[in-house]
Amino acid sequence: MDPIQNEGAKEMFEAQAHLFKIIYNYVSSTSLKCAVELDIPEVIHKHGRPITLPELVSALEINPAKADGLFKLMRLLVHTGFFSTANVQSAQQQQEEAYALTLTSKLFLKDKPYCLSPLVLTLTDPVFVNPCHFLSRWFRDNELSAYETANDGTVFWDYMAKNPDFNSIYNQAMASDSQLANLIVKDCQPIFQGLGSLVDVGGGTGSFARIISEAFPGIKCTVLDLPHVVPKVPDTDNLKFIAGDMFQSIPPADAFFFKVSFGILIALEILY
Ligand SMILES: C[S@@+](CC[C@H](N)C(=O)[O-])C[C@H]1O[C@@H](n2cnc3c(N)ncnc32)[C@H](O)[C@@H]1O
Repeated sequence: MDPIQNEGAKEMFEAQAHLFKIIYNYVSSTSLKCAVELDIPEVIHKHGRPITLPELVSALEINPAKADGLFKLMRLLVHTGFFSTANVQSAQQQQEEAYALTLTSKLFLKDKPYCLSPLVLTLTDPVFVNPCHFLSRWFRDNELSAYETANDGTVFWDYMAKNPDFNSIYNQAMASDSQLANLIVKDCQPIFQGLGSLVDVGGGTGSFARIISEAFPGIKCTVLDLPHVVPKVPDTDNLKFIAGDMFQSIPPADAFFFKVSFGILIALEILY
């Protein structure tokens, strides 16, 4: 018996639309990447008020013949909630649609320490996306991650060590993600109270440990990360860096801190 013979045409088309939504999910993230590469959030911000399509075409200095493509990109980014629309009055006193920033696109303004552009550019880079195409092969082989399946057994962190440019933008991405912690660390006093020392294991360039060391000067913070990641900066009274491998040894401390974002954690477990 046909398992869907009792469904109506409406339900069938809804199911197909649902499927297309899943298939084209990558268009949302790659459109976001395009907006970040073109610097659209910053351009709208500098414009000082919602920006019309012709104003945006001119400010971005793109090929004017591609204005319709920009309209479609912006429509998608409004649909996903990255930008919003507002009405502005044109020189001819007519109402025109214009694009404005949302809280999400404000996270990409350049003068903010939490500017998330490196995060988007890193996580949408082929280095990160390519292993996703090898997942089914990874389920059948013996590699530890899909990255290794896709790259003839190369370990992700070894690739990072040999590619300083990508390593640098990846570290900036992690650091920008950590900057948002500034908003909440002071409210977490009970968690840190009484600690004399803390090691941030895999703490990257120390952005999170720096926030903790400034919020709680009584805690001696140590950042442990791989040699190609830890910055060459002098130790301060309560913040120091150690280059090493956490699987070899972790310095003693009252507390150990492991931070990865939830999405990255799932990806790290399988993909990299
Ligand atoms: C997902 S990042 C998280 C960085 C930082 N904790 C944050 O949240 O911004 C994982 C970090 O673990 C580090 N790492 C990976 N393997 C490591 C190892 N064996 N020993 C020490 N650090 C390691 C990487 O270099 C990277 O900085």
